[in-house]
Amino acid sequence: MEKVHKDTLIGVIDAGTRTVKFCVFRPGHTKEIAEHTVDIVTHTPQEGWSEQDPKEILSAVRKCIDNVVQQLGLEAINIITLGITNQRETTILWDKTTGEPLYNAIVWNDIRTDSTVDIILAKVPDNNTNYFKNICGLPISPYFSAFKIKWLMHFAPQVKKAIKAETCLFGTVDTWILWNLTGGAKGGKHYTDVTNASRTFLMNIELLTWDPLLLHTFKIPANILPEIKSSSEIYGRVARGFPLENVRISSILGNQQASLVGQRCLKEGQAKNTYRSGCFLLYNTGISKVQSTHGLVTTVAYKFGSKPAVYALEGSVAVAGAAMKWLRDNMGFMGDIQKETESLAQEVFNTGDVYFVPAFKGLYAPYWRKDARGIICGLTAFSTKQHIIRAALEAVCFQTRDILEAMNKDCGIPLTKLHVDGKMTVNSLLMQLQADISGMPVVRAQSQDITALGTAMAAGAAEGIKAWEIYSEERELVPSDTFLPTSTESERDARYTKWKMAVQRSLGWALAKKSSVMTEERYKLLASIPCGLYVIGSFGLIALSEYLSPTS
Ligand SMILES: Nc1ncnc2c1ncn2[C@@H]1O[C@H](COP(=O)(O)OP(=O)(O)O)[C@@H](O)[C@H]1O
Ligand SMILES: O=P(O)(O)OC[C@H](O)CO
Repeated sequence: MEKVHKDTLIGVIDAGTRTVKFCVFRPGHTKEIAEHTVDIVTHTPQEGWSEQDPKEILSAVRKCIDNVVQQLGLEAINIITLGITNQRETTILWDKTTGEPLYNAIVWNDIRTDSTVDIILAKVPDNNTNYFKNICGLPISPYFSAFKIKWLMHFAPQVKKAIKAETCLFGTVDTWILWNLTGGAKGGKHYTDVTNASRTFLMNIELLTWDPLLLHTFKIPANILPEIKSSSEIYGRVARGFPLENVRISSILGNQQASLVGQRCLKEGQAKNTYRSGCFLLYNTGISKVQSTHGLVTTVAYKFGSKPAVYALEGSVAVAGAAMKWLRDNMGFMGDIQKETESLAQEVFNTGDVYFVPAFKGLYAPYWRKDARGIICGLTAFSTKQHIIRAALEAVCFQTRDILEAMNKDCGIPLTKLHVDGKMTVNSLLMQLQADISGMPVVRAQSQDITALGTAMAAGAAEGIKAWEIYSEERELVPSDTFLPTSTESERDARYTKWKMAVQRSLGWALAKKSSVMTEERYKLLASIPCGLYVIGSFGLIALSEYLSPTS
C-alpha cells in the first residue's frame, strides 16, 4: 500500500436525483468525516415530465461545499482533490458564451420523449427496440439522453438558435458541474467520463467514442458533445470564485457505477444492487461486453486512466424508493418515510395478497415497456394502507428478482448472494423481504455512502493514492451484515408467479385512449356553466366531456 500523508483528504460531489451532497473522506477509511446535503426541487410541468433547474444544482453544490469547508475549519486545506458522481442520463443544454441553461434539465425518468422514441422506432426495421444495442448497448427508450436532446432540438426554439450559432453545449450533470467548476464561459472543461457517456445512447460501447451513425440518426451535431475521458484522471482545477479554488478534479463516475466501485465489485462476476429513488443492479463482466438477450443493458462500469475499460450488465428499475415518496406525498399514507415505512409495513403480517406494480412512467429492465402504468391489484375490503406500503416494498424486491432472473440467463452463472447499498437499505424489513423473495443471502453494506466512497477511491487512484487497495478485489473490506432467506422455494415461486400476473396487467395501459373522467379542471369548468344548461341530458354531458378530454 502506498504511503499517504495522514492529513490528506478527498472531497466528493454526489449530485443525485433528489439531493446534492458534498462529503469528505480520509484515504483508507470507508466513512466520510464530514458531509452536507441539500434537497433539489423536481418540477412536473405536465404529467410524466420531470425537470430540474441546472442553476439550482450548481448553487446546491456551492452551498454543500461551503458548509463542509466550514465544518472542517483549517483542516479543509487538506482536501487535495475532488470527485464527481451524478444521476445519469439527465440532460442539460446551455450556451457556452453566457453559461446560461437553454432549458431546464430533463431528468432521466421524464417520459415526454415517448413520441420521439416512436419517431426513431419508425426508422428501424421491424420497429426493433434493440436495433442499436450492438452499437451502444442500450434499448430504444425515453430513459436515455439522446431522446431528450432530440426533443429539445425540436421543441425549444432557444436550443435551435444556439445550435445554429454553434454556441450550444450538451452535458449530463457531471459535465455541467465540471464545466462550471473549472471556469464556465471562461475556459471551463467540457468533458464527461465513459460511464456517463455510455448512458447517452450516442457512444459506441466498443470504441468509447461518439458514434457517427447514432449522431446521424438523431441529427445531433458533434460540436455540442463533451470530450469523453476515463473515470479517473485529472480533468482540471476548480476556478476562482468557487470554494476550494485550485483543487484538482480527478474522478467522474455515474452514481450506479460509482457504487459498484465503492462495493469493490472489481472482479468479473461480482454484482451490487443500489436502492435509492430507482434501483440499479450492476454485474461486472470484466473487459468483455456481454450483450443481454433478456432485457438488460450493456454499460461501461469504469475505466481508470489508461487501463482498459471494464463493462457491466445493468438492470435498471425506475421506481424503488420513489414509490415510498408517492405513498407519502400523493396518498398521505405517512409523514416521514425513514421513520414510518418500516414500522407501518411491520404492522401487517403480509400484503394480504395485494401487489403493487409502480410503473408510473412505464417499466424499465427487463421489460422496457413505456406503455405500462402503475397498478395496485388484489385489493379487498380488508386491505389497509399498511398492506399497500408493504406491497410497495415487495415491489422493489420483485423487480430486483426480475433483474436477477434475466442476469442469470444472460451470464449462465447465478449469483449466490446479493450485495446491496443505498439509502433504502436502512429498512431491515425490505432487506429480509428481498432475501425471502430472491432466495439468496442479502449482504448489506454498513456504510450508506458507498456511491461517494467509490468516487473518492477513483479520485484517489488518479492522484496515486491507493490507500483503499482499489485493485485488491477484496470485497470483505466493506463492512456489512447479512439477511438470510426464510422462505421455501415453492412459496417464493408461487408469489413470484403472482407478481408476473400483476406486471402483465400493468402493460399496454398507456396505449389505451385516456378515458374522459371528471378531472378537477373539467369539474370546475362544468360547475361554471350556467344552471339552465345542467338540464342537458346525459348525452349532452358525454359530448361536452369528450370535447374537454385532454386527448381530444
Ligand atoms: N427507511 C426507508 N424505507 C423505505 N424507503 C426509504 C427509506 N428511507 C429512504 N427511502 C427512500 O429511498 C430513496 C432515497 O433516495 P436518495 O438516496 O435520497 O436520493 P436519490 O436516489 O434520489 O439520489 C427515497 O426515494 C426514499 O423514498
Ligand atoms: O440519483 P439516483 O440514485 O436516483 O440514480 C439515478 C440513476 O443514475 C439514473 O440512471
